[in-house]
Order: sequence, then structure tokens, then C-alpha cells
Amino acid sequence: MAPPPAAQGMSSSLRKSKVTVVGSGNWGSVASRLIASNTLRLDSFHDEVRMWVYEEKLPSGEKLTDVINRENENVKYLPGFKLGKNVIADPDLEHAVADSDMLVFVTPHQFVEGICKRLVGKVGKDVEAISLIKGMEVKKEGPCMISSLISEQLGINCCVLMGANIASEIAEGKFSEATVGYRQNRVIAEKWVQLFTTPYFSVSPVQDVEGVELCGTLKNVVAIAAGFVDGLEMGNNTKAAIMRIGLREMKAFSKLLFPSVKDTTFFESCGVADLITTCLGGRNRKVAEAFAKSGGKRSFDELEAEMLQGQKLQGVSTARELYEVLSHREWLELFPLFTTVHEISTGRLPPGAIVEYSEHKPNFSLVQGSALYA
Ligand SMILES: NC(=O)C1=CN([C@@H]2O[C@H](COP(=O)(O)OP(=O)(O)OC[C@H]3O[C@@H](n4cnc5c(N)ncnc54)[C@H](O)[C@@H]3O)[C@@H](O)[C@H]2O)C=CC1
Ligand SMILES: O=C(CO)COP(=O)(O)O
Repeated sequence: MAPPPAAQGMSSSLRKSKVTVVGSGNWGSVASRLIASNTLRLDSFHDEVRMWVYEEKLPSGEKLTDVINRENENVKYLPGFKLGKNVIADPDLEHAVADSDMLVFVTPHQFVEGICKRLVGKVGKDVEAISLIKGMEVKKEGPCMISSLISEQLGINCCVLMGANIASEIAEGKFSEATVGYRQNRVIAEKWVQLFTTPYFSVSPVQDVEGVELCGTLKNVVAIAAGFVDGLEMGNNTKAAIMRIGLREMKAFSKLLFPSVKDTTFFESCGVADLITTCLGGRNRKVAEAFAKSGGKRSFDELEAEMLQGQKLQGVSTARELYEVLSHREWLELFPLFTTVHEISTGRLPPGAIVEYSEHKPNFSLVQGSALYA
């Protein structure tokens, strides 16, 4: 008879686990740095951390991977911070994950499916994964969370880590919290907590993968709305109103999609705290502010390329994906803020519509018997 999940976790924890980080952007680099400080300290992990790099040429003509391995620094996505000598950058995806027991996925969400396709059959079934990726995919069958995509394509378990985690602040060692969402195996969740926790990075496990991941995903759409408000100089009260309405839509949408999502998850770092930090200091907010200042005349793609130097926004594409789900299920009227963000981002409405539209009360009767907005 197979041992119970807890016992499986115990026996695997006796071996040293090898960790690979799949992704090397701004958060990917900071996550690698956090992890590498812990694998050196903790006996249960191999010291070396592999970091898969989507290879690119720098203006100097050198390959990014070569420079990272020479300087021990991701000069493009996290300049000014050493990663730790035990971080090895690897441009070969299949090689980077070979022999790893623990995979940390941290790329912009639009690239995950392609990455997973390349990894099918290359990852053992007992490998554990965690996704730090905020976003979702929309399939014919409906929305698919990134952790499910990883799990289904690779046939492995996948937890999530989300939270109020602006990467540059964590790189500077400023105190932050994060939430690990897990499905059943608490032992595995604790192992991820151990791998990420430092004196300035406090991680708590919550048994609610979908709730944690939807919080991280949906707050990026609210941050776009907050950026519009900033660009139009509407003030703090309006921004707070947008955040409140946004949080309410986040909770309602999450529970419609997954009734198992817990109310308490919205009070964890992944919930209200991430919403606040992203609406105050995130990239989605910043670019949306510039979009509104331009009166919607400059496109998000253009502003992203100009302002973020290779870093990627997730909020605009998530708003589009969300809109697809909402219109397919005839839920558009239930989620006026989410809907309006997409309509403004695509130029169908002017930035000022963010307030005119999102203050409308949703039509509760559309969801029969639901106490979603109670
Ligand atoms: N940066 C932050 O403060 C935080 C980011 N996140 C989330 O982490 C995830 C990853 O974001 P970051 O690490 O910040 O990335 P980033 O936005 O800084 O960098 C973009 C990354 O995408 C890579 N890339 C470009 N084209 C690619 C392709 N065709 N295939 C694969 N990779 C490609 C680039 O090489 C680079 O590593 C996102 O879902 C984001 O929402 C979560 C918390 C904080
Ligand atoms: O997710 C984040 C903070 O937790 C980062 O948000 P941005 O992508 O808007 O910078």
C-alpha cells in the first residue's frame, strides 16, 4: 500500500533536494537570490540553484547568461544585486530542470504554456513545483490557473506563492510577507515555506491554492484601474474606492469560479496586502498612469517597452482574459470594474470612465441565490 502523503513528504525530506528556478526576470532573480541564501544554510537542500534564463543579447553583444555567470548579477533585470555564488544561470531549459526535485516557476504568465510544452516528459512525476506567476490562461473549456496548467501538462503537484512582493524592495531586504497556497500536502507546503523564508521575508501556508492564486492574478487588473485614477489625478479617496470595489470583485469572481475559496485568504498577504502594494508602487499602476496621462493615445505595448526595459505587465492581458471569461459566462454586468479596465485599455472607453462605470452596483439577481456581494 502506498504511504500517506505526509509520510511521502517525510521520506523525501531526508534526501537533499535540488532546486531550479524557471525564469530570471525581476522577481525571478530576487526569488533565486532568496532561495540561494537558504539552500546554503539548510541541510535539506543542495547548495546549487539553477536559474533558467530566456537567452538574449545585451547591447554589448554579450549573452545575458554569460554576464550573469561572470558577474553573479542579472545586469538587465536586477542590476546592483549579487545573486549568490551558488546561483548558476542556464539558457538550456531541459538541462536546467534535469535532476531537479523542486521547480520554481516565475516567468510572465503568457510564456508558461510554451515552457511547459517543452518540458513534457522531461520532469519526473515525484518532482514538486511552485508557481510565483500572477496570471491565468483562457481555454475553450474556460479559465485555467497557471498552477493547474503546470500540474496538468507535467503531471506534477504545484503549489503557489503570492503576496505583497514588489521584487526590488525584497532585494533591498525590506520586510515583506508572502502566502504559500497548497492543496493537500502540508509537509510539502512547509518545505516551500522553509525554502523561501528569511528574517525579512515571512511566509505562511494556506490550504487554498485557487484563492491565493486568484488574488495574485486579479489584483493586477485592479492596479491598472488605480493607475488610471493616478493619471487623472483623482486623489486618494477615489483610489481607495477603486481598491475596495476591486477587492470585492476579486472575492466575488474567485468564489464564483471556485466555491471552495476561503474568505480568510483575502486577509492574507496574497490578498489585501498585495492589492495595496501593487496599487501604490507596482509596474501595472505606473504604466496605467502614463496611459491615462496620454489620454489613452499611447498604447500599453508602447509604454511597456519604453518604461519597463524588457519587464512585462500582466494586468492588461489578464483584463482581456478575464473579459473573455465574463462575456462567455454572461457575467459582465456583475463585474463593472474588471469590465471597464479592459474597455479602457483597448480604447473603447476613455480613462475617465473608470469611475463612471465602476460605481454602478452590480446586478445581484443575475447570480441566482448567490450571496457573493453580501
Ligand atoms: N517583479 C515583481 O515585483 C513581481 C512579479 N511577480 C510575477 O512574477 C512573474 C514574472 O515576473 P518577473 O520575474 O518580474 O519578470 P519581468 O517582467 O521582470 O521580466 C520578463 C521576463 O520574461 C522573459 N521573457 C521574455 N520573452 C520571453 C519568452 N518568449 N519566453 C520566456 N521568457 C521570456 C525575460 O527574459 C524576462 O526574464 C509575473 O507573473 C509577475 O506578475 C510577482 C511578484 C512580484
Ligand atoms: O505582484 C507584484 C507585487 O506583489 C508586482 O506587481 P507589478 O507587476 O504591478 O509590479
